[in-house]
Amino acid sequence: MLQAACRRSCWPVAAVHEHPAKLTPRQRRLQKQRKQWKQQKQQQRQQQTPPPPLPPLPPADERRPHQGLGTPDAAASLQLECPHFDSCSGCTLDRELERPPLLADAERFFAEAGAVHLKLHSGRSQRWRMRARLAVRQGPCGQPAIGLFEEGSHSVTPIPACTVHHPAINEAVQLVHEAVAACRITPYDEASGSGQLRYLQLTAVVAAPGAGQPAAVQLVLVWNCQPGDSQEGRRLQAFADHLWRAGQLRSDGTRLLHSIWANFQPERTNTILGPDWRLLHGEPWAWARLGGADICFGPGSFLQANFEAMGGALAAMQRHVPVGATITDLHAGVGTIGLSLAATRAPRWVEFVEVNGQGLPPFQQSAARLRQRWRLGEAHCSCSVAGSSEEEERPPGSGSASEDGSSGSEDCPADDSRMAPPPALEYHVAAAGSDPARWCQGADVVVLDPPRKGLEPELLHWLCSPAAGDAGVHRLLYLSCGWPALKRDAAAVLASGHWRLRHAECFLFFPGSDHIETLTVWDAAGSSGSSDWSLASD
Ligand SMILES: C[S@@+](CC[C@H](N)C(=O)[O-])C[C@H]1O[C@@H](n2cnc3c(N)ncnc32)[C@H](O)[C@@H]1O
Repeated sequence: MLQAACRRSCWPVAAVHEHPAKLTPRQRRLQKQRKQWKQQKQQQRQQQTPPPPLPPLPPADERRPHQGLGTPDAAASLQLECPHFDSCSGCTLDRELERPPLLADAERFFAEAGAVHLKLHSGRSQRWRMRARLAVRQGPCGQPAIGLFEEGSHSVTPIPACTVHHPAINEAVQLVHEAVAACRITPYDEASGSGQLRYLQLTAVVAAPGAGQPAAVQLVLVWNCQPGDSQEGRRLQAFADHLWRAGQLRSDGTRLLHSIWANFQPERTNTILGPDWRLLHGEPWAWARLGGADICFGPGSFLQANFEAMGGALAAMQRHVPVGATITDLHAGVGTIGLSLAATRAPRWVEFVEVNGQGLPPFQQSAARLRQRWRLGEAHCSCSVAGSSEEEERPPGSGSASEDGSSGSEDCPADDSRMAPPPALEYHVAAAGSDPARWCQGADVVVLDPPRKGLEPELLHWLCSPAAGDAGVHRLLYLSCGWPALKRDAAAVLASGHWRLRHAECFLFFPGSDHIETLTVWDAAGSSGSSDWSLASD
């Protein structure tokens, strides 16, 4: 199930290529394009006259004061400045990151569809990746190599100074690298199926809800054995014990590791994660503050890698949901979008639908936390600014995005809503297309956030029929991570005549890649467009 979920997930958590040996024709075409692209960039660079040497600079996004997500100004071009760009298969763009080539097609599409000028919001170009998956293999000199596969091979390019990783991730990679040598752990070898450590998944997390900046890493060791193998289990535990001790030794006294998990993957497959997990050290749950809500996640939960950009998208969605609305979140994962709307728009109820049952336990943690915050908020009757932690509430008017990218006071629900009862939250483990009429009945707003392949045919068919209007749905918020699929789905929705495109904007979720995350807002063609429904900032 989990494997299936990972394959479905919207975008590779990091560019570990799962099938380097068996590429589909499309993958081969993409690979060729990417190679040509890199060659072009290299040629352009070589043709440029080398500039006079300058003193070393701090990372690019420290020079460009970070003010949360914004539309890029024409003069400032976002750059990666990554020392691994030429050798690493991860990023395809190293400059003008705010103009991924895909954007031009999206602009054309929305101009033709009659939407307002398509804005693209970008945040920091470096240190944005909060979750990475890296392969562990034997390097050429017998040293372990931790990084990304070279294109079309199982050779790993180490990327210790990757500039898009959160620094804690690079720190943890260094720690594992040293520990692999110290504990004589053998990296996995595809040819023989032997070796122990196959991959790492590293997620930068805060120590506890509301605790501030990400500080520690939830580390997953993907191990090449059955979960019941006691001999390997002992070796794995000894390795984790070593890491846990070493991970306590940061010079500022803080702990580098939040937790260590094992994931067991004994199959000779390119699928990264196996179905079985074991907590070896630390806390079972990790938390992120996203869009005004505390979101709990486990190592197997879907999680957007760019918290800042996701915070921006959540803030945008909040602007299109009237206070007190009823909401269905149809591709809920651990509930990030619905919980963010529950925390900031005082809805009467939110229904969550998610096909992967792994989302439910962390969702229950977040829902309990939200209810607790709701009670506290009522007790203090304070203006809980969307996106701030209880410790750091910001005054009204300071509406810029916070570190997690979440919105400021402009998104605060009206004061009356604070006295409303907490929203009813219900989570269904089911496919969205299995019974859309049931999930969406009575929902004012339906949130769609499907995987890269777009909406399942049954759901798209239902949305394009009069049934969605009959169910009372006024508005669709469609957040898409797959531009080709969105283009197809949007064309079908437009052609149905049941929806009008009200708004579209894009977010740079993966600076360094030709990727855009697109939010479209659709209103039922027959809806009156009363003032409550005119919240869009378009
Ligand atoms: C792009 S992720 C979004 C998750 C969540 N909205 C978030 O922001 O974290 C897409 C989610 O849709 C789920 N999914 C895939 N197919 C689905 C389906 N047919 N019905 C419901 N959920 C589905 C995936 O398991 C995944 O959790």
